[in-house]
Amino acid sequence: MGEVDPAFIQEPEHRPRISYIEGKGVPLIDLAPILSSNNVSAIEFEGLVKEVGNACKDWGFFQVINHGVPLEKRQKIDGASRKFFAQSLEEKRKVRRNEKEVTGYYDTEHTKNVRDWKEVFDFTIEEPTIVPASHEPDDKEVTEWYNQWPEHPPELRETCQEYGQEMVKLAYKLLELIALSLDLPADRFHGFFKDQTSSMRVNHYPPCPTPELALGVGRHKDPGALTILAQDDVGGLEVKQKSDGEWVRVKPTPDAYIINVGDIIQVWSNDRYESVEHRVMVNSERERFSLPFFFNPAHYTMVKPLEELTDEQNPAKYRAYNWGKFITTRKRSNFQKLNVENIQIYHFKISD
Ligand SMILES: O=C(O)CCC(=O)C(=O)O
Ligand SMILES: [Fe+2]
Repeated sequence: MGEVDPAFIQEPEHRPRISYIEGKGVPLIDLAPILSSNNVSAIEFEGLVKEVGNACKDWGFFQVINHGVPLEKRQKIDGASRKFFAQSLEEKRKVRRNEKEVTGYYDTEHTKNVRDWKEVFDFTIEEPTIVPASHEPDDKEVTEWYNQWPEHPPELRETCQEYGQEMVKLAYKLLELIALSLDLPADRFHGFFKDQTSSMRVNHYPPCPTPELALGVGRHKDPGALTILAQDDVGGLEVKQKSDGEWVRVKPTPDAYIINVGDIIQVWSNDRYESVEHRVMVNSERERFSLPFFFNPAHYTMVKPLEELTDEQNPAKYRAYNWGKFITTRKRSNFQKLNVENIQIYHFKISD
């Protein structure tokens, strides 16, 4: 094995520490009170809403158990994606993502201009997904994104689609709890997701000969509303702890999901809940798989602080921005190793 391609090497200040802190802190929340078959007391339910609110405020991240997603569906997508990634590069590249086809297989993603030590398979929940045809602000034309499904393994398509529907169901439940925790009606956010642009990714992080120099995914915040992540038992996800800025590892918990607030909830809540930076460490021995679901609104959504959460004492901290233009701008920069940062919500911040 020769030297690692310099494209993967992080600047010294962003390299991971091989001895890591395992965060006990990321809250673990039991969603049993909202499983439909349960007869839940008002006090129990309010306790859950408070727990979710505190986790969003203090961490931006939490894990959930008793979430209602059948384990069998998770095992199926896990099995099918392992088979997909085990194929030759040539086979995988038959469904390769490019400037036109934004879904499918991809192994050269850069986060903050450094290459990630991973390969991914992306698909959208809605087929087709409607988005702006270009990032140009005045161009009103829209286009359709279709998924690229591989021939092998043939079951990948159905297992992905079924699993995606489970994620959507869980995402609505979580969004209701988040709305209630902000003293809003439970369905306050639902309308934004009518023509959702949600997507899923299967991440495969192969063993890396130099885990001290590279990252599986460089530090970033998720741009959408909410992320629901399944990770396997290898571990590697690190969250930047709000209290002191330390990177802490999210301990793998069997059959749990990791939830994090994305940039859109940060803006909707006018910074009451913040989207938190995270990254993924790799290791030299074991490959790792993870499955993030990104819950994203319709492309025509103008994202701005909710009126109910702003007033004279607490004025809106962001100007409205168009979600579709935001993501098409992001997709575009993914294909160029630019030496500038890509579009971020703070670009819409109102200075006071
Ligand atoms: O693999 C992980 O644990 C997290 C991946 C992630 O943050 C992402 O794909 O946005
Ligand atoms: Fe992420």
